[in-house]
Amino acid sequence: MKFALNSKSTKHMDDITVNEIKIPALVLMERAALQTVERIKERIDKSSRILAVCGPGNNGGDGIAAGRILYLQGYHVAILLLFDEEKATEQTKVQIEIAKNLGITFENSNKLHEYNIIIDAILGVGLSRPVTGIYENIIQEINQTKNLVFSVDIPSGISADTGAVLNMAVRADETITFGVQKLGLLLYPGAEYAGRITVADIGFPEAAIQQTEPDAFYYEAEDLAKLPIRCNYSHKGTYGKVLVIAGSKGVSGAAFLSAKAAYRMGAGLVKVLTCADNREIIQTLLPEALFEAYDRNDMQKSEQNREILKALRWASVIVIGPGLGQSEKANELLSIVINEAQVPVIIDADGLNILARWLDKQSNDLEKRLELVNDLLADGTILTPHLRELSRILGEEVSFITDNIIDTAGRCSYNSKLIHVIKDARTVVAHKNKKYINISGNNGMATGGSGDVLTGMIAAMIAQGMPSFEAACLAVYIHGLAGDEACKEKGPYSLMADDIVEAINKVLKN
Ligand SMILES: NC(=O)C1=CN([C@@H]2O[C@H](COP(=O)(O)OP(=O)(O)OC[C@H]3O[C@@H](n4cnc5c(N)ncnc54)[C@H](O)[C@@H]3O)[C@@H](O)[C@H]2O)[C@@H](O)CC1
Ligand SMILES: Nc1ncnc2c1ncn2[C@@H]1O[C@H](COP(=O)(O)OP(=O)(O)O)[C@@H](O)[C@H]1O
Ligand SMILES: [K+]
Repeated sequence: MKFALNSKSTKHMDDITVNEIKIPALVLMERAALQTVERIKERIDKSSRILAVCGPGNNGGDGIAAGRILYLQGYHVAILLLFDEEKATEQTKVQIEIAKNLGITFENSNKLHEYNIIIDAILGVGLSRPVTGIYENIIQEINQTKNLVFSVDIPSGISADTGAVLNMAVRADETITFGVQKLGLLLYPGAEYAGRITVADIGFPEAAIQQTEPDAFYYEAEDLAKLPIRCNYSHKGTYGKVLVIAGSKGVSGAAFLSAKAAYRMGAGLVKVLTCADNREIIQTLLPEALFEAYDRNDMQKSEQNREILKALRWASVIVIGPGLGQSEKANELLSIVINEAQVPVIIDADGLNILARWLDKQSNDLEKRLELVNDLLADGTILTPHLRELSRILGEEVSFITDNIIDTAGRCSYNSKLIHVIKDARTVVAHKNKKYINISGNNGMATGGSGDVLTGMIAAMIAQGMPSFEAACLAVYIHGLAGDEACKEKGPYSLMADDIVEAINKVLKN
């Protein structure tokens, strides 16, 4: 597990390091520059012509120092300052003076075409407003050249808080970020602008890191060790019972994908509760699943409801929504689950759309709607909306969420007992003040049914005994890894949801 910070927290960590622990800012700057140089040297040679393009803040100071180190090692380096020297920070002024004393060339106009390597040290985490004027122009020019671009700390113009482009941003080949990962490098579009990212250790002391509350965390391969253990002395009951309430007339795929994914993820038993018409297809495609119909015409309504209740009591975790439709029956099923379930519930797809319609009848106000959902659902209920579904729940435009997905996740979860899995190219899972950002997966997964697969996978993790929030984070991570495995084989164009299910084993067996 690794942590990520926004700009405010990064400054807080810097402050403790410099002002309380008293490590001089110039020492940190030197180490940041050395790390930047290490990365750059992996991709250049002595014939390279390097231009460090620098802003007035400490980001610019890092760039000047990196340029100076390369110059002293015999590389061809020049520095372009985009500001009036008086306006530089104290540390950056020192860097300018050193570079001048050494006789390094300072360019006084843009001659980007005379260079093939750019060090982008224009703006770092101190970016506070949209990029305009000469900054905008030079960034545009950098992006138009074919030069290899190394961004210092973060591509200039990317918000460290949201990953948004603040009007104009550098498209880097590599980004060397210091100490701790930044939210803006994990979230799109920042993640794409950054190119390959290295988190470089520049000696922030553990004490400073400990005193800084992380804004989010993310998983890497080592976190697969969090998978629930399977012991030899066990049976199918040991690994839990997943009830998938999904599908409707003419819609069976979602139920199939969800149920199969739950089995591939290790659930002991999976039961599909769907419309009677789906019996043959589900039993043919997935004979391992138990089957139950929610609309049998050989039963009175009360008898049918008793059967549904029996299924709820049988389950150790319940999925409701994929392909369920928004019929009267679907509404009724969701009410029964909300009122009667005594185990964790995952609400997805049409389950969420139905919830949104209930909310529409009660309030247009975002906070009120969040309060209503929170009151309606049991502690620890998991909601797995994609952006459109979340926009319906919140009663806001999709752009309201995409402008600041972390902030929205925070608003949804801060005062809530629910777990929100906000699905996107970088899915965010939020519970209370904890936020997970997922970095696995690829654009081949933007295909019908991949969300249904995820729902089944989360259910299987809960069925095997994981707490709901941890189960959701780990399932989201593995879902992306399985998508990456599937993509290796099928490629991003041809990848289909079932390929993700079929690749789960490649992630889990190692
Ligand atoms: N303080 C520390 O301990 C360390 C800081 N480091 C570097 O310092 C950076 C942060 O430095 P600063 O806080 O000085 O901030 P930056 O260097 O990121 O930029 C801040 C400057 O840019 C201006 N600015 C902000 N948005 C602008 C816009 N849209 N257009 C034009 N000007 C704009 C601000 O007014 C300010 O003058 C980090 O990203 C990192 O590169 C590193 O040296 C490592 C240690
Ligand atoms: N570009 C992408 N990169 C990574 N993951 C993606 C991308 N596009 C979609 N996904 C993942 O695929 C799933 C899509 O879910 P959803 O939209 O609910 O699909 P469906 O409703 O068709 O099942 C989510 O888990 C999402 O995170
Ligand atoms: K930068």
